[in-house]
Amino acid sequence: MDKKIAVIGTGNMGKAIIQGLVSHSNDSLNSITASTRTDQEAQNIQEEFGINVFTNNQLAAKNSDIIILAVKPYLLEEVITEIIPIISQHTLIISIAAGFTIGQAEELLGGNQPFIRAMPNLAAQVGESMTGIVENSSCSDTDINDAIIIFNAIGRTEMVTEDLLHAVIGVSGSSPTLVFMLIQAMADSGVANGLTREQSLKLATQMVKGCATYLEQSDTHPEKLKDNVCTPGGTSIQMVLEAEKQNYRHTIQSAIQAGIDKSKELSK
Ligand SMILES: NC(=O)C1=CN([C@@H]2O[C@H](COP(=O)(O)OP(=O)(O)OC[C@H]3O[C@@H](n4cnc5c(N)ncnc54)[C@H](OP(=O)(O)O)[C@@H]3O)[C@@H](O)[C@H]2O)C=CC1
Ligand SMILES: O=C(O)[C@@H]1CCC=N1
Repeated sequence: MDKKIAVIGTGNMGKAIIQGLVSHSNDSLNSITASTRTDQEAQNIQEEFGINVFTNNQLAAKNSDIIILAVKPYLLEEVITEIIPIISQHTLIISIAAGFTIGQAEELLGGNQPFIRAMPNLAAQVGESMTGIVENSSCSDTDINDAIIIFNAIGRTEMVTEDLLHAVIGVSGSSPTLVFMLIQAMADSGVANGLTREQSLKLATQMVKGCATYLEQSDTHPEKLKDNVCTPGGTSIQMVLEAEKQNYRHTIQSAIQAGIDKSKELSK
């Protein structure tokens, strides 16, 4: 992609996006810039990725074709207001913040500015994000395509409508929390039964990774795969019965619904 891209904010997500862009870029790294809050972090990112990093958002974003906002949601209004003087009417602005709507962005930027909301997840750190993408009506096909290329560089993408972005946050944006908690809980059980913490985490992590890969590659319904694990009269079906008794699926669904409800509340 022959575009100048600026990433504002170099924390968990900004850094992962830079990593993806740098590793997928055939162009000069001069086309990627970033900004962050402290001189020390700017120096760290500059050294790690070989790109220009500023502590001034206007300097980083100046002359950019695409600006990716990767700051915490409460800073978005401030950062957008800061960059408005240096963007053109064609600059594509992308936000990855939860709860910051296209309507809120258009109030600040005006309705004619191309604006995209994207919802990636923390697996972007290893190029395995799942990112939901929604565009405003001022985006061209090229803008949408550019966003898809950017987020494909950190994993996979799915175009959705804005009303469905709440569900995306619940199912793939915030849910890494539940998976990490699941792995931690499983590892605790292993430790309680004599495995070392290291062994137990290794077992649980590889199991989750293997199941995700198998599910994806087998093209089989997860319920069928669950049944395939269960030997009649064996250990697995006992775990299934106990999990059902403890409302295992409902617990997960309630947790995800709480995230979706919070996303809706934040978007009001
Ligand atoms: N974490 C996640 O799993 C996901 C997060 N998101 C969204 O991504 C966004 C960023 O989250 P995350 O990466 O976790 O947050 P982080 O706190 O890790 O990163 C934010 C970065 O912005 C920097 N920063 C702070 N103030 C400014 C400023 N005024 N100008 C430029 N940079 C600044 C911070 O520096 P410093 O640390 O020095 O303050 C930090 O490097 C949020 O809006 C969140 O909703 C979306 C999907 C998943
Ligand atoms: O917790 C949050 O609000 C952000 C959005 C998705 C993941 N983290």
